[in-house]
Amino acid sequence: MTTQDLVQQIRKKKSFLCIGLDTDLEKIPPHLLQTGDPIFEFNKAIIDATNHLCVAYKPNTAFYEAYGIQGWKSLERTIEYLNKEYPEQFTIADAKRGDIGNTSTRYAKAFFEELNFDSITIAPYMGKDSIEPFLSFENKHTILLALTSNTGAFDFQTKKIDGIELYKEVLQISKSYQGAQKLMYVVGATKAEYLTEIRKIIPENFLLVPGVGAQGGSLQEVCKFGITSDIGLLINSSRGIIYASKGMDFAEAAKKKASDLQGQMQKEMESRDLL
Ligand SMILES: O=C(O)c1cc(=O)[nH]c(=O)n1[C@@H]1O[C@H](COP(=O)(O)O)[C@@H](O)[C@H]1O
Repeated sequence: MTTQDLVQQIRKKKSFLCIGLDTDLEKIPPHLLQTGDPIFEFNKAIIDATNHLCVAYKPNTAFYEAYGIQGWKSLERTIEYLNKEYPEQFTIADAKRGDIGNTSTRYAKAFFEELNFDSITIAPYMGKDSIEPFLSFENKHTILLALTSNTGAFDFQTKKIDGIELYKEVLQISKSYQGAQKLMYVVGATKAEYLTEIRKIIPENFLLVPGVGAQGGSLQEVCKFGITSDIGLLINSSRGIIYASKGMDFAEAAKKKASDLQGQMQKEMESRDLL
């Protein structure tokens, strides 16, 4: 999917919501455990109930890898289902990969070609030759961790080297990489006050913003400092949406939570004349 297609979907749906499919067998409604593939059945029900309210889905691969081959099969079925039934959705493999060049190429093939995700999250610290292999794939996007939502972000990312914070170096240096127009960046919603500085370095790039809901970040603050004329934001919520209920009504409850966030997003766009 191209960035233009994504922007078009955002305007059409009046939403820049990304729903995180962090599917945990211990948290899904117990009645699903009797089905042959509970993870997929859960995801399918959530996707069917919420797709008109969001523009992206982000399965975090840890939740699938934790269940071995069966978990990986559920991930495969989920992305196949999304690509077949809802091809307008932007898909994010939240895998946080990145390695020496030839290994990164294999990761890129696995997620972009074999699974056919639109994008993948990447840890930037092995540098240019670990990231450029991902950028060589047409119409695929690479989402670099810049300033993450967790408290550990302050251990390294905000430390200064020669007077400049490391996360700013990640943003600045990655702009020179071959294929940099396909870069997006992760900035945690809990770090909204940093967005003014971040937008000075990358005024246009899309940001994946996790951390609203369960982690306490504010959608309004993120918009205040981070929204662009083409929106430029994908705001993720995982637990806050998908685990809204543990009962038979779980998909309906997820829809309500997603609808609430979509409504807030529409307000933010309308108040800035962005629709
Ligand atoms: O790359 C991510 O998506 C990510 C980066 C970050 O800084 N913080 C963060 O929470 N995430 C992911 O975003 C999701 C957040 O989930 P909730 O807190 O349940 O909404 C999880 O899948 C995290 O792994």
